[in-house]
Amino acid sequence: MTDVVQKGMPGGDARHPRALDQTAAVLEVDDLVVEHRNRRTGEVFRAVDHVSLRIGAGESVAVVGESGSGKTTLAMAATGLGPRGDGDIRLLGHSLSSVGRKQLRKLRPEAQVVFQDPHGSLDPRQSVRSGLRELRTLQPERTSWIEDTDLLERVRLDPSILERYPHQLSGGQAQRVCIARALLMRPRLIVADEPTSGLDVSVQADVLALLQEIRATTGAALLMISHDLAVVRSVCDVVHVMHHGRVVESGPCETVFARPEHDYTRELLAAMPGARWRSRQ
Ligand SMILES: Nc1ncnc2c1ncn2[C@@H]1O[C@H](COP(=O)(O)OP(=O)(O)OP(=O)(O)O)[C@@H](O)[C@H]1O
Repeated sequence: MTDVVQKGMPGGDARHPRALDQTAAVLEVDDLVVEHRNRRTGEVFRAVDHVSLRIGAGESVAVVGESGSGKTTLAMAATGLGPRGDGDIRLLGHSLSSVGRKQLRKLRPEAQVVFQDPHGSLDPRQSVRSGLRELRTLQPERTSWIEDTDLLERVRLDPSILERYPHQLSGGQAQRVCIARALLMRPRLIVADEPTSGLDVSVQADVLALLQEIRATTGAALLMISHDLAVVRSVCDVVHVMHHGRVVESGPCETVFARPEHDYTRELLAAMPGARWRSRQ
Protein backbone atom coordinates (compact mmCIF):
# COMPACT_ATOMS: atom_id res chain seq x y z
CA MET A 1 0.00 0.00 0.00
CA THR A 2 1.27 3.44 -0.88
CA ASP A 3 1.97 5.77 2.04
CA VAL A 4 0.74 9.37 2.03
CA VAL A 5 0.45 10.76 -1.48
CA GLN A 6 0.79 14.51 -2.11
CA LYS A 7 0.62 15.39 -5.73
CA GLY A 8 0.48 18.54 -7.78
CA MET A 9 -0.40 20.69 -4.80
CA PRO A 10 0.15 24.35 -5.59
CA GLY A 11 3.64 25.25 -4.53
CA GLY A 12 4.78 21.93 -3.11
CA ASP A 13 4.40 19.70 -0.11
CA ALA A 14 1.04 19.84 1.72
CA ARG A 15 2.67 18.48 4.87
CA HIS A 16 4.28 21.88 5.21
CA PRO A 17 1.21 24.03 4.68
CA ARG A 18 2.84 27.41 4.95
CA ALA A 19 5.13 26.59 2.05
CA LEU A 20 2.22 25.98 -0.32
CA ASP A 21 1.73 29.39 -1.87
CA GLN A 22 1.82 33.09 -1.24
CA THR A 23 -1.90 33.66 -0.67
CA ALA A 24 -3.14 34.37 2.82
CA ALA A 25 -4.17 31.26 4.73
CA VAL A 26 -7.67 31.21 6.14
CA LEU A 27 -7.12 27.91 7.92
CA GLU A 28 -3.92 26.05 8.72
CA VAL A 29 -4.00 22.72 10.49
CA ASP A 30 -0.62 21.42 11.55
CA ASP A 31 -0.02 17.87 12.73
CA LEU A 32 -3.43 17.60 14.40
CA VAL A 33 -4.23 14.63 16.62
CA VAL A 34 -7.71 14.33 18.14
CA GLU A 35 -8.78 11.46 20.37
CA HIS A 36 -12.21 10.57 21.75
CA ARG A 37 -12.60 8.81 25.06
CA ASN A 38 -15.50 6.44 25.48
CA ARG A 39 -17.13 7.63 28.71
CA ARG A 40 -18.39 4.18 29.62
CA THR A 41 -15.31 2.06 28.95
CA GLY A 42 -12.62 4.74 29.18
CA GLU A 43 -11.24 3.46 25.89
CA VAL A 44 -9.46 6.07 23.77
CA PHE A 45 -10.02 6.22 20.03
CA ARG A 46 -7.78 8.30 17.77
CA ALA A 47 -10.17 9.91 15.25
CA VAL A 48 -7.65 12.32 13.68
CA ASP A 49 -4.09 11.11 13.36
CA HIS A 50 -1.39 13.67 12.49
CA VAL A 51 -3.35 15.61 9.88
CA SER A 52 -2.06 18.80 8.23
CA LEU A 53 -3.89 20.91 5.71
CA ARG A 54 -4.15 24.46 4.55
CA ILE A 55 -6.94 26.48 2.99
CA GLY A 56 -6.09 29.72 1.24
CA ALA A 57 -8.44 32.68 0.84
CA GLY A 58 -11.33 31.79 -1.43
CA GLU A 59 -10.13 28.23 -1.97
CA SER A 60 -12.47 25.28 -2.13
CA VAL A 61 -11.08 22.25 -0.36
CA ALA A 62 -12.68 18.86 0.27
CA VAL A 63 -12.05 16.22 2.87
CA VAL A 64 -13.43 12.88 1.71
CA GLY A 65 -13.53 9.48 3.27
CA GLU A 66 -15.98 6.84 4.36
CA SER A 67 -18.06 7.05 7.51
CA GLY A 68 -15.93 7.08 10.65
CA SER A 69 -12.73 8.21 8.93
CA GLY A 70 -12.56 11.32 11.13
CA LYS A 71 -13.81 14.05 8.78
CA THR A 72 -16.27 15.66 11.20
CA THR A 73 -13.86 15.46 14.14
CA LEU A 74 -11.30 17.28 11.98
CA ALA A 75 -13.79 19.95 10.92
CA MET A 76 -15.05 20.55 14.46
CA ALA A 77 -11.52 20.85 15.82
CA ALA A 78 -10.53 23.19 13.01
CA THR A 79 -13.41 25.55 13.73
CA GLY A 80 -13.00 25.47 17.50
CA LEU A 81 -16.40 23.80 17.94
CA GLY A 82 -15.11 20.39 19.00
CA PRO A 83 -12.18 18.95 20.95
CA ARG A 84 -9.04 20.69 19.73
CA GLY A 85 -6.62 17.86 20.41
CA ASP A 86 -2.87 18.24 19.92
CA GLY A 87 -1.22 20.12 17.11
CA ASP A 88 -1.72 23.63 15.88
CA ILE A 89 -4.84 25.13 14.30
CA ARG A 90 -4.60 28.66 12.96
CA LEU A 91 -7.67 30.53 11.83
CA LEU A 92 -6.73 33.70 9.93
CA GLY A 93 -3.24 33.31 11.34
CA HIS A 94 -4.38 33.10 14.98
CA SER A 95 -3.53 29.92 16.82
CA LEU A 96 -6.72 28.62 18.49
CA SER A 97 -4.72 27.22 21.37
CA SER A 98 -3.13 30.53 22.31
CA VAL A 99 -5.87 33.13 21.75
CA GLY A 100 -7.76 34.35 24.80
CA ARG A 101 -11.47 33.81 25.27
CA LYS A 102 -12.33 37.33 24.10
CA GLN A 103 -10.33 36.99 20.90
CA LEU A 104 -11.75 33.52 20.28
CA ARG A 105 -15.26 34.98 20.50
CA LYS A 106 -14.27 37.49 17.83
CA LEU A 107 -12.61 34.87 15.67
CA ARG A 108 -15.31 32.19 15.77
CA PRO A 109 -17.80 33.93 13.45
CA GLU A 110 -15.09 33.92 10.75
CA ALA A 111 -15.68 30.17 10.34
CA GLN A 112 -19.32 29.16 9.88
CA VAL A 113 -20.45 25.57 9.73
CA VAL A 114 -23.35 24.26 7.66
CA PHE A 115 -24.36 20.84 8.98
CA GLN A 116 -25.89 17.79 7.39
CA ASP A 117 -29.24 18.01 9.21
CA PRO A 118 -30.64 21.50 8.67
CA HIS A 119 -33.68 20.96 10.88
CA GLY A 120 -31.44 19.79 13.72
CA SER A 121 -29.36 22.97 13.33
CA LEU A 122 -32.31 25.33 13.77
CA ASP A 123 -34.07 26.11 17.06
CA PRO A 124 -37.60 24.66 16.67
CA ARG A 125 -39.01 27.40 18.93
CA GLN A 126 -37.75 30.25 16.78
CA SER A 127 -39.18 31.58 13.56
CA VAL A 128 -36.60 32.30 10.86
CA ARG A 129 -36.93 36.01 11.62
CA SER A 130 -36.38 35.65 15.36
CA GLY A 131 -33.42 33.33 14.76
CA LEU A 132 -31.80 35.98 12.58
CA ARG A 133 -32.65 38.66 15.14
CA GLU A 134 -30.81 36.68 17.79
CA LEU A 135 -27.69 36.46 15.62
CA ARG A 136 -27.90 40.19 14.97
CA THR A 137 -28.12 40.88 18.71
CA LEU A 138 -25.05 38.72 19.36
CA GLN A 139 -23.00 40.29 16.54
CA PRO A 140 -24.52 43.71 15.76
CA GLU A 141 -21.55 45.07 13.81
CA ARG A 142 -20.86 42.00 11.71
CA THR A 143 -24.48 41.54 10.72
CA SER A 144 -25.58 45.09 9.91
CA TRP A 145 -24.49 44.84 6.25
CA ILE A 146 -27.72 43.32 4.96
CA GLU A 147 -31.47 43.34 5.67
CA ASP A 148 -33.31 40.07 6.31
CA THR A 149 -35.25 40.18 3.05
CA ASP A 150 -32.11 40.81 0.97
CA LEU A 151 -30.32 38.04 2.84
CA LEU A 152 -33.09 35.60 1.98
CA GLU A 153 -32.99 36.76 -1.61
CA ARG A 154 -29.26 35.90 -1.69
CA VAL A 155 -30.15 32.29 -0.85
CA ARG A 156 -33.17 32.38 -3.16
CA LEU A 157 -35.86 32.18 -0.50
CA ASP A 158 -39.10 34.12 -0.48
CA PRO A 159 -39.38 36.73 2.33
CA SER A 160 -42.56 35.01 3.57
CA ILE A 161 -40.21 32.30 4.93
CA LEU A 162 -39.19 34.78 7.66
CA GLU A 163 -42.39 34.10 9.61
CA ARG A 164 -42.07 30.32 9.43
CA TYR A 165 -40.79 27.90 12.03
CA PRO A 166 -38.32 25.12 11.13
CA HIS A 167 -41.02 22.43 11.02
CA GLN A 168 -42.80 24.49 8.36
CA LEU A 169 -39.75 24.36 6.05
CA SER A 170 -38.74 21.67 3.58
CA GLY A 171 -35.26 20.20 3.95
CA GLY A 172 -33.98 22.33 1.07
CA GLN A 173 -35.54 25.50 2.49
CA ALA A 174 -34.18 24.77 5.97
CA GLN A 175 -30.69 24.23 4.53
CA ARG A 176 -30.95 27.56 2.67
CA VAL A 177 -31.91 29.22 5.96
CA CYS A 178 -28.82 27.66 7.56
CA ILE A 179 -26.69 28.97 4.70
CA ALA A 180 -28.29 32.42 5.09
CA ARG A 181 -27.46 32.40 8.79
CA ALA A 182 -23.85 31.52 7.96
CA LEU A 183 -23.70 34.16 5.23
CA LEU A 184 -25.06 36.84 7.60
CA MET A 185 -21.82 36.56 9.59
CA ARG A 186 -19.68 37.37 6.54
CA PRO A 187 -17.37 34.42 7.29
CA ARG A 188 -13.96 33.97 5.72
CA LEU A 189 -14.47 30.22 5.85
CA ILE A 190 -17.59 28.13 5.34
CA VAL A 191 -17.34 24.55 6.53
CA ALA A 192 -20.03 22.43 4.90
CA ASP A 193 -20.32 19.04 6.62
CA GLU A 194 -22.23 16.74 4.26
CA PRO A 195 -24.54 19.66 3.44
CA THR A 196 -26.66 17.77 0.94
CA SER A 197 -26.76 14.21 2.22
CA GLY A 198 -29.95 14.80 4.23
CA LEU A 199 -31.74 16.40 1.27
CA ASP A 200 -33.87 15.11 -1.59
CA VAL A 201 -31.82 14.45 -4.69
CA SER A 202 -33.90 17.08 -6.50
CA VAL A 203 -32.58 19.92 -4.31
CA GLN A 204 -29.01 18.71 -3.72
CA ALA A 205 -27.59 20.31 -6.87
CA ASP A 206 -29.30 23.64 -6.05
CA VAL A 207 -27.77 23.76 -2.58
CA LEU A 208 -24.30 22.95 -3.97
CA ALA A 209 -24.71 25.63 -6.63
CA LEU A 210 -25.69 28.09 -3.93
CA LEU A 211 -22.59 27.31 -1.87
CA GLN A 212 -20.42 27.80 -4.94
CA GLU A 213 -22.13 31.08 -5.76
CA ILE A 214 -21.63 32.36 -2.22
CA ARG A 215 -17.97 31.44 -2.40
CA ALA A 216 -17.61 33.26 -5.69
CA THR A 217 -19.46 36.41 -4.61
CA THR A 218 -18.10 36.75 -1.06
CA GLY A 219 -14.60 35.33 -1.50
CA ALA A 220 -15.13 32.99 1.46
CA ALA A 221 -13.12 29.79 1.40
CA LEU A 222 -15.03 26.51 1.48
CA LEU A 223 -14.14 23.35 3.38
CA MET A 224 -16.43 20.60 2.17
CA ILE A 225 -16.70 17.43 4.21
CA SER A 226 -18.21 14.61 2.20
CA HIS A 227 -18.22 10.92 1.44
CA ASP A 228 -19.68 11.67 -1.99
CA LEU A 229 -16.92 12.00 -4.54
CA ALA A 230 -19.28 13.32 -7.19
CA VAL A 231 -20.21 16.24 -4.92
CA VAL A 232 -16.57 16.96 -4.19
CA ARG A 233 -15.59 16.84 -7.81
CA SER A 234 -18.32 19.27 -8.80
CA VAL A 235 -17.51 21.83 -6.12
CA CYS A 236 -13.89 21.65 -4.95
CA ASP A 237 -10.44 22.45 -6.33
CA VAL A 238 -8.38 20.43 -3.90
CA VAL A 239 -9.16 17.15 -2.15
CA HIS A 240 -7.71 15.42 0.90
CA VAL A 241 -8.61 11.75 1.20
CA MET A 242 -9.01 10.56 4.81
CA HIS A 243 -8.74 6.97 5.93
CA HIS A 244 -8.71 5.82 9.57
CA GLY A 245 -7.98 9.35 10.77
CA ARG A 246 -5.10 9.98 8.38
CA VAL A 247 -4.87 11.96 5.16
CA VAL A 248 -3.60 9.36 2.71
CA GLU A 249 -3.71 11.36 -0.52
CA SER A 250 -4.02 15.05 -1.40
CA GLY A 251 -4.03 17.08 -4.57
CA PRO A 252 -6.12 18.93 -7.14
CA CYS A 253 -9.46 17.10 -7.59
CA GLU A 254 -9.01 16.55 -11.31
CA THR A 255 -5.60 14.93 -10.82
CA VAL A 256 -6.51 12.78 -7.83
CA PHE A 257 -9.72 11.53 -9.41
CA ALA A 258 -8.19 10.94 -12.82
CA ARG A 259 -5.03 9.27 -11.52
CA PRO A 260 -5.50 8.08 -7.92
CA GLU A 261 -2.27 6.81 -6.45
CA HIS A 262 -3.31 5.50 -3.06
CA ASP A 263 -5.07 2.15 -2.83
CA TYR A 264 -7.79 3.59 -0.62
CA THR A 265 -8.55 6.42 -3.08
CA ARG A 266 -8.82 3.82 -5.82
CA GLU A 267 -11.23 1.82 -3.65
CA LEU A 268 -13.39 4.90 -3.05
CA LEU A 269 -13.48 5.64 -6.76
CA ALA A 270 -14.20 2.03 -7.63
CA ALA A 271 -17.17 2.10 -5.25
CA MET A 272 -18.72 4.89 -7.29
CA PRO A 273 -21.00 4.00 -10.20
CA GLY A 274 -18.28 3.25 -12.80
CA ALA A 275 -19.70 4.87 -15.88
CA ARG A 276 -20.06 8.13 -14.03
CA TRP A 277 -16.30 8.35 -13.53
CA ARG A 278 -14.97 6.73 -16.62
CA SER A 279 -17.13 8.86 -18.89
CA ARG A 280 -15.42 12.00 -17.59
CA GLN A 281 -11.85 10.80 -17.78
N1 LIG B 1 -17.73 12.04 20.96
C1 LIG B 1 -17.20 10.89 20.56
N2 LIG B 1 -16.86 9.94 21.44
C2 LIG B 1 -16.29 8.79 21.05
N3 LIG B 1 -15.99 8.49 19.76
C3 LIG B 1 -16.32 9.40 18.84
C4 LIG B 1 -16.94 10.65 19.17
N4 LIG B 1 -17.14 11.34 18.01
C5 LIG B 1 -16.66 10.55 17.01
N5 LIG B 1 -16.18 9.41 17.50
C6 LIG B 1 -15.56 8.33 16.72
O1 LIG B 1 -14.49 8.90 15.99
C7 LIG B 1 -14.44 8.34 14.67
C8 LIG B 1 -14.51 9.46 13.65
O2 LIG B 1 -15.79 10.04 13.70
P1 LIG B 1 -16.19 11.25 12.72
O3 LIG B 1 -17.61 11.61 13.01
O4 LIG B 1 -15.17 12.30 12.85
O5 LIG B 1 -16.04 10.54 11.32
P2 LIG B 1 -16.69 10.95 9.92
O6 LIG B 1 -15.69 10.58 8.90
O7 LIG B 1 -17.14 12.37 9.97
O8 LIG B 1 -17.93 9.97 9.86
P3 LIG B 1 -19.41 10.27 9.29
O9 LIG B 1 -19.25 10.49 7.82
O10 LIG B 1 -20.15 9.02 9.63
O11 LIG B 1 -19.92 11.47 10.04
C9 LIG B 1 -15.60 7.35 14.58
O12 LIG B 1 -15.11 6.05 14.80
C10 LIG B 1 -16.52 7.77 15.70
O13 LIG B 1 -17.23 6.66 16.20
